[in-house]
Amino acid sequence: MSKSATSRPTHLIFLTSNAGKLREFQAGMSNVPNITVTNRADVDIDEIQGTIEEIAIDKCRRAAEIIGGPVLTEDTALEFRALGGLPGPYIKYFLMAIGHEGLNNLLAAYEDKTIYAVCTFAYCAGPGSQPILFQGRTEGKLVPARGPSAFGWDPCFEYPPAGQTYAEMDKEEKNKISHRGKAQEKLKRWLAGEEIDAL
Ligand SMILES: O=c1nc[nH]c2c1ncn2[C@H]1C[C@H](O)[C@@H](COP(=O)(O)OP(=O)(O)OP(=O)(O)O)O1
Ligand SMILES: [Mg+2]
Repeated sequence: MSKSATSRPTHLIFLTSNAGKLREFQAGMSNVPNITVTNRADVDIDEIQGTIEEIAIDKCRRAAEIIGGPVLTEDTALEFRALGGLPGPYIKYFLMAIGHEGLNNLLAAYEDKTIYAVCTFAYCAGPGSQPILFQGRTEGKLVPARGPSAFGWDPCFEYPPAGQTYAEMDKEEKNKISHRGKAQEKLKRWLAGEEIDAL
């Protein structure tokens, strides 16, 4: 189904338990007229294994069934190029298990510290509807933690053009170039009525 076939919502229920995601999303939506956002953090949805897109679609479809209406979800992956893209969508569990230092140790044997942050928003119009995806991707370098530990792996993600980690960057600057900022721009264009065919 083409993305334009779904009518545009004016209210978004963003289902996420992650305060950092919600904060950045709300900041990015603050200048958008006619769209209101509320959060639901009380619904826990198990995430399947698979590709980033399969996980995002499955989670959003089940979220719409549980909520019984339109819903927005988001999945964030962190791909290590030297590891063929892993941990990818499983980064949450790696981060919880081994922390910032452990993530760096994973790449100790490799010269290549290139990583990609990938954000995938999924919007589902209601139970039985096919979710549509909006994705953003930013290349970085995995580094020993620098800056405040306020949000996930931000201290270990260096954005080379700035020479700073996400954690060291001004929040607005991060949003301008981040995986989430880029995905959110696509979502915003779609909400404004544009046709967005590419993921
Ligand atoms: O911009 C970011 N900067 C640093 N860390 C980040 C960022 N965005 C997500 N993260 C972390 C949170 C979690 O450890 C993992 C994604 O896991 P992910 O399943 O997508 O998020 P979650 O379970 O915390 O929230 P949700 O309820 O929306 O599924 O990467
Ligand atoms: Mg999750």
